[in-house]
Amino acid sequence: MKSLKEIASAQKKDMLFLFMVAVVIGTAIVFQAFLLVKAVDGVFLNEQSISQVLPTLGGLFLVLLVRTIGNYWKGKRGIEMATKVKRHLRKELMEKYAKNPLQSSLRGQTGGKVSMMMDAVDEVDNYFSKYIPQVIQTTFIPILILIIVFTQHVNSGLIMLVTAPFIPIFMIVIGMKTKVKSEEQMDQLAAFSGRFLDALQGLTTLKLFGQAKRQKETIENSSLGFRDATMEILKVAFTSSFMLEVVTMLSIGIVALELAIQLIVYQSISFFTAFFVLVLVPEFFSSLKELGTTFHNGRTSMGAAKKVFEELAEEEQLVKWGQMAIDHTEPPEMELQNLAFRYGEDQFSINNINEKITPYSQIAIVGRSGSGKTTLLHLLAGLLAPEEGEILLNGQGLYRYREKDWFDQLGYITQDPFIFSGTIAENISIGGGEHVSREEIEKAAKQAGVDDLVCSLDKGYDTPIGEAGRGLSGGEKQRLAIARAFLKKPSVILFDEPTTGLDLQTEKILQASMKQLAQHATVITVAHRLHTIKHADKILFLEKGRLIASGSHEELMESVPAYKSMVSVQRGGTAS
Ligand SMILES: Nc1ncnc2c1ncn2[C@@H]1O[C@H](COP(=O)(O)OP(=O)(O)OP(=O)(O)O)[C@@H](O)[C@H]1O
Repeated sequence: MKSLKEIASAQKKDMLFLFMVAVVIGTAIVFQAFLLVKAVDGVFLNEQSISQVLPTLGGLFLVLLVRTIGNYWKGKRGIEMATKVKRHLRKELMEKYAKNPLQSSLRGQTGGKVSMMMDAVDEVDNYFSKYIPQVIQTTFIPILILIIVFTQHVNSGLIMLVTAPFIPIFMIVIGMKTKVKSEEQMDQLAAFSGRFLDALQGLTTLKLFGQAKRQKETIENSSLGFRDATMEILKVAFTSSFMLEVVTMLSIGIVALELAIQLIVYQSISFFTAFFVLVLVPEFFSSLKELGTTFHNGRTSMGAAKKVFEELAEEEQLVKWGQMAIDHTEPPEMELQNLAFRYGEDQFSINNINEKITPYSQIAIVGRSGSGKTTLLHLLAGLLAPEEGEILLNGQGLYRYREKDWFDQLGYITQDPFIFSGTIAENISIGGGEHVSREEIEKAAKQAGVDDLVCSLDKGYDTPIGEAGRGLSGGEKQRLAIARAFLKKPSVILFDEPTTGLDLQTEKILQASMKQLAQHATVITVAHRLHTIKHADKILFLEKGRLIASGSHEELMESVPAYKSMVSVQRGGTAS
């Protein structure tokens, strides 16, 4: 899908319906003028009584009713088309963001994306609800009126023919400007939304650093930028309306003058013809003028739609999953083959990693800060797609499996696990299937060493936590995440060990829980603690995105000086 025009042309049924409505409205306009003139002519020139013109007035009422119903259907079908397209665009954006949440979150600001989904898509509305129905109507009604006028009075037809093109010319000149300005407005809105949400999320940090006032100014400037862009569009809209009114009034005036001269001075036409033409002419110009106004709306929609299409067309390294089932619950044999990934041109990259991970082994990924440990963990989890190489599970590429099957096998305990707004029990239960009993939740909590904490709370497992409830420390959140893992019983566990200092007791609880989990799974840990590193079956030592060594602690201490010096720093300076 490349443009709104293409989407509109694809809706053939709706377009045909709108054209039929235009034919009905156009015919009604002509009959309305005819019957009105007939009634006036009858009463004022032919001295007919009211009862004589009553059938004409009845016909006039019917025609007005038909015209009103026609307009109602035109508006209704336009709104329906707009709703359909907006729903479709939002679905596509949502799918794009949701399909690869990690890739999507790496690019652009959250606020900008929300504004894209809500405001930019809303801007598309006018194109379908107003512009398209009006374009269809204008392709029929003015031509019909012009033909009728030519049959009645050629001079008036010629004046209309000469003056009418001014309106499309204005529309094109103004429309070209509007589309560019509307794109600018959308950019400004996205920037403003992004900054605003960013500032809200980081309000505490900004306050602590005394930056709240400066940030306020940034937001203010950003909102002023959006205001100015909006005012520019309104300026164009008002100028365009003004010019359209001037051209329309002048044109109607010229036709009226010409009719008056023919009627009074030359007496070359009848009152009926002059009045009939005079009633039809404003309808002709009003249809063109309406198109001019909605043309402006249409161009604004096109500007917004261009932004939406650009976002949809943005290429991302997609994680594409296959259809193969994982039918075993045992930890798989894993192998990294020439694994490579980069965040973008000239950005951090993981290069050519080759390694075998045997089932039930304890793997520690170590390296300096920024060496790519978390990135490697994301690759192993299947959250980032490798640029080259692959991860094999039992000899088959990871991405040949079904996404759900792999995630069912996987437990990922991040440093800052997400706690949903709900009770402690609800938060733990997301690790289990659809029906998790309270006993299972409590057992998992005990295994994760979080039971004591829960029991010390007044409402126990029913204590609300997350955004609307009680706060939790980093260590407590990780233990909740471990409780989720005990419920899930994954065969591969990825664990991002906390870098912050934990008290001795919490550290012991964490170690004991992980040991228990490791009995049934392969555990791959981004390790910061010497205890974890020393007890690992294999250590992967990363430096600047490269795997420079792998082996046991003793082997690396002997053969890799960089590893030895890192361990010595962790021990507090004694390299031994
Ligand atoms: N979205 C991103 N775009 C570009 N570069 C990124 C992105 N995310 C991370 N990086 C860069 O990739 C490098 C590796 O990051 P990663 O988080 O994998 O390191 P790490 O070894 O886990 O570090 P730490 O121990 O400090 O958590 C860093 O230099 C980081 O700045």
